[in-house]
Amino acid sequence: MFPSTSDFAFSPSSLFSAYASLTGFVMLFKSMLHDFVPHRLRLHFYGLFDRFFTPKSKNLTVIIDENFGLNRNQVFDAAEMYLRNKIGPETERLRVGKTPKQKHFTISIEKGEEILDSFENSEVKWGYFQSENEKGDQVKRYYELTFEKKLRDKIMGSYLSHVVAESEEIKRNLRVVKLYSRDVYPSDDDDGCAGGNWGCISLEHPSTFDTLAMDPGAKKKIIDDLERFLKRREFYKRVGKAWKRGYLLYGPPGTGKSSLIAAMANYLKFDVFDLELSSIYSNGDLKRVLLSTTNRSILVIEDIDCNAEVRDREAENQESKKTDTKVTLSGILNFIDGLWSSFGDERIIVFTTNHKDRLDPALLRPGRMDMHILMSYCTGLGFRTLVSNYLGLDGLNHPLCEEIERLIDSTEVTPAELAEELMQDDDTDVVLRGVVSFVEKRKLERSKPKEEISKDVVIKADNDDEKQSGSKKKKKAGKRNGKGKSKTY
Ligand SMILES: Nc1ncnc2c1ncn2[C@@H]1O[C@H](COP(=O)(O)OP(=O)(O)OP(=O)(O)O)[C@@H](O)[C@H]1O
Ligand SMILES: [Mg+2]
Repeated sequence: MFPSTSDFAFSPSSLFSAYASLTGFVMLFKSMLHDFVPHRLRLHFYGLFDRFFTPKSKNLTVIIDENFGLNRNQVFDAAEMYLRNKIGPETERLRVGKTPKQKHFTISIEKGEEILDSFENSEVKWGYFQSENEKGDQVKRYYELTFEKKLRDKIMGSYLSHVVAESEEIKRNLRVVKLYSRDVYPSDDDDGCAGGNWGCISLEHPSTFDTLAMDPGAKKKIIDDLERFLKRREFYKRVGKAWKRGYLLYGPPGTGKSSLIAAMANYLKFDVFDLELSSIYSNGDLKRVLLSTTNRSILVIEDIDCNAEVRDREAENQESKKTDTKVTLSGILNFIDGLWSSFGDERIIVFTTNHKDRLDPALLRPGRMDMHILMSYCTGLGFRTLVSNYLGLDGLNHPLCEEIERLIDSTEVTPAELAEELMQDDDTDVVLRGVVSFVEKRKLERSKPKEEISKDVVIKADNDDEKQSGSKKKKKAGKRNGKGKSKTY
């Protein structure tokens, strides 16, 4: 006969005594285990115990420690950077910090906080933890990444790669671009400077492609070229070429050559190495200096025509017979063709000149500089960009702008000259009337009509006809424009 239900009625006292005896049994069992079973076997036993008595979870949790062996764990650093942009409204405690040299605040989640993220329709949960020793000192920092077990391949493969790639992109965008110069004395507290014999400062040039006054088509060509260059790691590897690109910027003073270099650096987040050839004493020195530049950088040699040895190889031959202590054109060319083509990644080299026609043809030969870019007098469209930069005005909305654009299109004025005019007064009408009289005066001075080619265009190195007429134009422009040299990063 089965016992009746009343036989199973538990009184509180019987429940309590049952609990007490079970606890007693567990304690006795544990202490027996401790006393009689060897350590290793004990751990195995605990593991089995956990396996049987812990409910099965459909989730998997991955621990991402701050350190990986003796090194830092790249996945931890990537997660820290990536999660900054994922902090949602549900987060209750954050950490914020900033060093004196940092431009932006660094925000991260406090321990115990969680962040939810989704990737290709799959949900994951991140948690940040710190373990502490008995004294309360922090001994380990780690993230826990939790997701459904069935997503294991996807999360451990493509999601983590996505986290690392995104974090690289965020890092690039936050990065302060550096200007390296041999004139800056290298110092120990240079934050993020590569060292070597270059000193560096932050490049805080505000020039961007948006603020650059030039023909929109030419601007787009340059941006597209840079984009293509960035994406072609595999291409360069496949064809066995060094991942580098050379640009020659030429045009009269004040037309934006240095501004374009700053815009390129800000766009790519590449550091700029500004090489003053006059500070180099020999080709050996040149090699040493150039070898200490870093990847993802733009090497700039401004006013290359101003260096007598560079522009005249005849003279160079004579000179080299006399002395071996000069940097020569062949030194530079050897570097571009030899050393330059065999080391480093993601490198850009830029030469600037006011007088392209004075350069040795060897420097202009196709294959040396990938793109020749003429920066010339301002166009009506370029003026629109300046008006928007300096007056915060859509050029089309002001009655005087149309007239100015027409005037500019038939006159030789540089963006630098117009920029100066646009800063003359706070009153927009006064400023624009000033621009009209400035441009009209210039037009009278230079009554000779200019050739079509003088507008901003991008000329490929292998287009000889265009190169020729551009050079002639520059020669004339150089003679007419007496503006002195100045570094304007
Ligand atoms: N195309 C442009 N777009 C916007 N601003 C310009 C442009 N060109 C010149 N400027 C203005 O004029 C200043 C001088 O220009 P920049 O130094 O870039 O000319 P440059 O061509 O390098 O001259 P140089 O041949 O003398 O080195 C810039 O700081 C900027 O304010
Ligand atoms: Mg310049």
